[in-house]
Amino acid sequence: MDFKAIEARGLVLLGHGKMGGALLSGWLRQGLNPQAVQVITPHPSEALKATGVRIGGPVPSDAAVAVVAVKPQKMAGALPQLAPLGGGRTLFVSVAAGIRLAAYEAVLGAGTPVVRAMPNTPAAIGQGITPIIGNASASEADLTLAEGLLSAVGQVVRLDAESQMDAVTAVSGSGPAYVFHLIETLAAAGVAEGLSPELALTLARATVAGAGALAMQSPDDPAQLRINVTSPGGTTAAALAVLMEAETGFPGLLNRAVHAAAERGRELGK
Ligand SMILES: NC(=O)C1=CN([C@@H]2O[C@H](COP(=O)(O)OP(=O)(O)OC[C@H]3O[C@@H](n4cnc5c(N)ncnc54)[C@H](O)[C@@H]3O)[C@@H](O)[C@H]2O)C=CC1
Ligand SMILES: O=C(O)[C@@H]1CCC=N1
Repeated sequence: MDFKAIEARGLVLLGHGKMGGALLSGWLRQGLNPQAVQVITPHPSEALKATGVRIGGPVPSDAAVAVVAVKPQKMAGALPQLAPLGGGRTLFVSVAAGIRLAAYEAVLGAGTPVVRAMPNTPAAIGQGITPIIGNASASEADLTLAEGLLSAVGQVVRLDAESQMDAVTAVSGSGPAYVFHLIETLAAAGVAEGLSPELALTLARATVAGAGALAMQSPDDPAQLRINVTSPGGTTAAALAVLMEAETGFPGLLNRAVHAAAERGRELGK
């Protein structure tokens, strides 16, 4: 992305935790000038200080963008710090799960352009995916700016309606954790079959990474890629008989997990 428009007026980042940190790493890696970034976070880490961004201090009154990356439960205490930027000049981009556009408007003023975005932690290496949705005050130019900022750290998808946000949060926002747990449990299963923990983890990590890359690059859909691995009467078929069982296998398990995540998003928004 060309960060010039943002660098001219500045970017404020509220909350430098796992997600704010992943986004900031991605932007700095893509060439955003650290001096154009002001981070507001209670306990700045040494790693943050080493980036050369501005930490704390008065909020620049004319920032181009304010990125909100605090926990939903901390929002009521944290967001009012940015209220002076509300009203129209500054585009707000919030990554918080659950919190509705109307809640930002209530604190920042109805005319404030707000974009809800749901990135995921692969943003830290430029491989995130971020669905976005704007409020009525967010212009096409605002959406393009948010899209540019987030596409610096991966793909961006525009949603049709805010009501899709809890489901996308449950699929791609939380999704990396499901995949990391798959790596952990695949490795543990390898250990149970007699492999050393190191070898099992090496195999599990490379298998998930390789399969993910193939799923992105191949013209075949995931179902065909699965079939390509599965010799009739072979080892994969034996495993898939367990994994594809409707209730106890992946289908039932992931349905229940994704539903639980989406429901939690709905609760956080209340
Ligand atoms: N971790 C993830 O994979 C993703 C997280 N999110 C969203 O990102 C947001 C942050 O989540 P995480 O980074 O995981 O949490 P975190 O706890 O790692 O980071 C939150 C940060 O906010 C700071 N903070 C707390 N009170 C503050 C205040 N009053 N003013 C300024 N900063 C304050 C904390 O010190 C911390 O650095 C949440 O709303 C979450 O829903 C969205 C997508 C993915
Ligand atoms: O766990 C959470 O609530 C956040 C939102 C998506 C990923 N992490």
